[in-house]
Amino acid sequence: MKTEVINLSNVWAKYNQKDSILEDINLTIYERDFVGLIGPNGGGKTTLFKVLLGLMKPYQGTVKILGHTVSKGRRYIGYVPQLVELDREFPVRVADVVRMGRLGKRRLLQRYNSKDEIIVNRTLEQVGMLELRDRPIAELSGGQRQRVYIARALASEPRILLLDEPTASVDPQRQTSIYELLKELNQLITIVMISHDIGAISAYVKTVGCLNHRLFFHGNPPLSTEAIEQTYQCPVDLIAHGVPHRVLSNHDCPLHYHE
Ligand SMILES: Nc1ncnc2c1ncn2[C@@H]1O[C@H](COP(=O)(O)OP(=O)(O)OP(=O)(O)O)[C@@H](O)[C@H]1O
Repeated sequence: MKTEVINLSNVWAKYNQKDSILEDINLTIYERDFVGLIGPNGGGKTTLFKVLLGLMKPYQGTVKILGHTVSKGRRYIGYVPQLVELDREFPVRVADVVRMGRLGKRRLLQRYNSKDEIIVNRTLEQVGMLELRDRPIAELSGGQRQRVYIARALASEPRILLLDEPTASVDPQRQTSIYELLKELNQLITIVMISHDIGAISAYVKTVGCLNHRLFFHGNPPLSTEAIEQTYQCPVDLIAHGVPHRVLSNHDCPLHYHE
């Protein structure tokens, strides 16, 4: 039987006294699933990650990570946040960034040891960046930096990898290789990825979740146009990887366009 790695049951969450951002979310993710989470801007995808990472507590419902509460289970999660613009003077090398992923494994003020170095090198090799381990991070391209941040998340030896828009700042030619890397990593690890790239979602993931405050659809690709339209609540153009596709901008729907 497949192991349940994430289970959300009747989860409701909101910021302050505002409207609920997550409404009655029921979601089970199994070991070595590769889940793509899509939905319109503001639909609550990042909020769902915050709940899984213990950064936000639902006001109703339960969340289990490998059968544990979030406070115990979050140590099994590696998180790759959205890539932000980097200060070009930032004086940190690739291996230093990956080593930071070992911090959660250290006691306060404990020094890094040889095991940390082995893991840093192993994860850099996994993401194809070992040769650049001593390069300043600021000299790398968006795609290379994203690989380093994936290595940093892997350095904590997680069972689950959460990625927020992993190809948003990666040029289109390199996006495919990031998805190929994730597909390879997925042989060992469960992956949940937020993306606006419906084409890539259809091509690479095993399961899709459509989130717009509620989870409108959770199942296998290919995604039906109806499922997407119900989530985005507006008409959607075609879905095919490598082919231009878009969510049409009429009604009040935010425009997403990828080529
Ligand atoms: N710290 C916060 N305090 C108050 N409201 C917030 C906070 N963070 C997010 N929100 C609001 O919660 C809603 C959901 O945001 P969230 O970032 O989860 O959406 P998302 O689906 O990830 O969107 P996007 O695709 O734009 O990243 C938005 O309306 C946002 O303005």
